[in-house]
Amino acid sequence: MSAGSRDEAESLRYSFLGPAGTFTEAALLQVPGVEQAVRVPAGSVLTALNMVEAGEVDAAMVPIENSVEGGVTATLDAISVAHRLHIVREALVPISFVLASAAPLATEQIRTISTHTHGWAQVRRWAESTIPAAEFVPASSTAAAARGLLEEEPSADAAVCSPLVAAQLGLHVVASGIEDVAGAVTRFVLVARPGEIPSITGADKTTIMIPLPQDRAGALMELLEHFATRGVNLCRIESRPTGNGLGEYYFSIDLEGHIAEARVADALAGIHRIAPGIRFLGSYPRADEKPQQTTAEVSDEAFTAAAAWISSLRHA
Ligand SMILES: O=C(O)C(=O)C[C@]1(C(=O)O)C=C[C@@H](O)C=C1
Repeated sequence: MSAGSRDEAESLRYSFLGPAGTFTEAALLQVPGVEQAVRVPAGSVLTALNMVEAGEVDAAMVPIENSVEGGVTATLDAISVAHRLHIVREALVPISFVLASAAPLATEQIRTISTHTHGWAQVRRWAESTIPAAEFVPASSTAAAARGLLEEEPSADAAVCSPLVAAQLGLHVVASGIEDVAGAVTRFVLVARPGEIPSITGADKTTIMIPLPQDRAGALMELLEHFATRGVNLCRIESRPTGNGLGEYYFSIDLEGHIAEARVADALAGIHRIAPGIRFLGSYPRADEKPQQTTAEVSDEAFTAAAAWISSLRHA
């Protein structure tokens, strides 16, 4: 999946967690050439991913991780278990929220507040101290919550959404900068059908899913040792239930590096021997472009020299 020429970009189709004005759309707008592509809003992360699998769109932008609230489980589970899709790109979006209403309202008049569950988790302390009586009404996204205020039968008195969507819809801003932790960031991933892996840049991430071997003492430590001994740094590790029964978990892991690097490939091959169900979910450029730091003993040259030495012993 590439957006090389203008013609190619025009024919590309992207789904995203909609409607227009979500933080996810802001993430999608960071993709080069997306202005010429077709953008298809989806009602949920799952719908956006289903569109990719069904071939209705080329790729989907979905949220995966928030610096305050952690992993977006709908996305982690969908790409790890339910779908056979690969991450081809990531995007980071700074998150700030406003409380908006259709007509000017004082905080004392607000009884119900609608937003996305991840949005609510990031303003909960502010809401509890400022409007303790207000009840949370879940919405499929922050932008859907904002739009819900303008319906004939509004879904709530107010919505927690981005300043941009409040302005676009002409909403009244009751309070701004209401996030509990300033400087929060949400990480989004662009997900496509498996194909060509994005080229190595020297500042890459790889995402994998490992079903934890059952009934094996020290299984997690064994897995982690494969990374440690090859100098592979992990930047996210989360356990999620497989859904198959109590106590059955998989690990969702992001690591620094690209599958084209010998140390990364060697670590994954080592893990495959103890967890054959391991799944590769993509190698892609880091959004922050932070260059990869490695030491000489885990460089590609060191792996090539070691393999050549073994070969020389076998063929002497
Ligand atoms: O509701 C939106 O606007 C989204 O894009 C979803 C989402 C999320 O799933 O975390 C994205 C960023 C914010 O952290 C809150 C909600």
